[in-house]
Amino acid sequence: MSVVLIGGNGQVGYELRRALAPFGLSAVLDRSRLDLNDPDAVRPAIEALDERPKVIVNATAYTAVDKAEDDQASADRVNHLSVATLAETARDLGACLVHYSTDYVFDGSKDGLYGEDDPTGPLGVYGQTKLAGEQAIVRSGAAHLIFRTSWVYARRGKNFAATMLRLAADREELSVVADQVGAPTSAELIADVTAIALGSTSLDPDRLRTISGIYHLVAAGETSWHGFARHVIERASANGRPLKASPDRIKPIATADYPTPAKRPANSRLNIGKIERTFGLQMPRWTTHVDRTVDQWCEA
Ligand SMILES: NC(=O)C1=CN([C@@H]2O[C@H](COP(=O)(O)OP(=O)(O)OC[C@H]3O[C@@H](n4cnc5c(N)ncnc54)[C@H](OP(=O)(O)O)[C@@H]3O)[C@@H](O)[C@H]2O)C=CC1
Ligand SMILES: Cc1cn([C@H]2C[C@H](O)[C@@H](COP(=O)(O)OP(=O)(O)O[C@H]3O[C@@H](C)C(=O)[C@@H](O)[C@H]3O)O2)c(=O)[nH]c1=O
Repeated sequence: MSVVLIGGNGQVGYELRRALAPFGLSAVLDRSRLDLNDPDAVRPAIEALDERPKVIVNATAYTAVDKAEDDQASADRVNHLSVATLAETARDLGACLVHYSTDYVFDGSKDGLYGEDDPTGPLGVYGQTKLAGEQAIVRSGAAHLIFRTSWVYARRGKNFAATMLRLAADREELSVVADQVGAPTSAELIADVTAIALGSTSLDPDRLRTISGIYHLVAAGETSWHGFARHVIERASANGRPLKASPDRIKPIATADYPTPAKRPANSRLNIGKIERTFGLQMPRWTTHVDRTVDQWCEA
């Protein structure tokens, strides 16, 4: 068996090192071994591996949503052009490509939950380049699992929850948008579900091809960025963390009152029916892993 991980130091990548270990993770290619800013470097790096991979898991991405607005070429190389080459390489080797995408492929104008087949319409460069990456994978003909997730946080790494805790330690009041709704999802959950999906196939190429497709992989339930921030602060306060901002000093504001270079979808709610049915899962509520992560931060 040979499973290769590209990007082992991001939020999801770090958790995948753990979750994929039982598959005999044979190599982890970090930026020092493969820089996705250079799409031409992708095929040689994969072909140079000691073992021919059965599964290639790509946990890299250009994730700086606002910065991407002024850095389109780089975001496109990492999120699209290199992913296209990776997918073609996977196809030629008969490997399955596991990849992650985002709620930001949608424009957020739908009333209900977004299904996998709903029309996309990214509002910014990050979402556009991620969508182009998805489309290139599907077009390549490689067996693939594309997991669209949202609002990712982890014990380790840069994320909204960690930012809220840092800000609440410094300021008495925080203002957070309350009219963008979605599901905070932990990198731990994403990595565990990835392992369950792969394990369900015993890494058999035919079975990997049978389950190929796009899946929405998010925690159950929904909240706003404001609800997320408030929950993190409440939990940390309950744990005795000294914070200047108490939960009732987290002010709900409108998107218009927090201008950012990139537009974000108002509705990021993704339907998880397909992933639950296919792999026999019941996703935990978003608060479950948030509580766990905040508790770990407070114990540290
Ligand atoms: N973060 C979020 O809120 C969400 C993320 N996603 C998707 O989930 C996946 C994982 O995201 P997450 O773990 O949060 O991302 P992180 O920002 O935590 O990590 C990104 C990873 O990509 C690597 N990377 C970035 N640029 C390059 C490059 N040019 N060459 C090689 N490696 C590079 C980074 O390497 P290095 O450590 O060297 O910088 C890092 O390992 C991505 O596909 C993302 O689009 C989807 C929805 C929400
Ligand atoms: C820091 C801060 C942000 N906000 C708002 C801005 C924005 O609308 C929202 C989230 O802010 P951030 O910039 O931290 O999050 P953002 O980088 O937009 O997060 C996104 O990252 C990419 C990678 C994804 O794929 C998405 O699923 C999503 O997780 O909160 C406030 O209202 N107050 C604040 O103090």
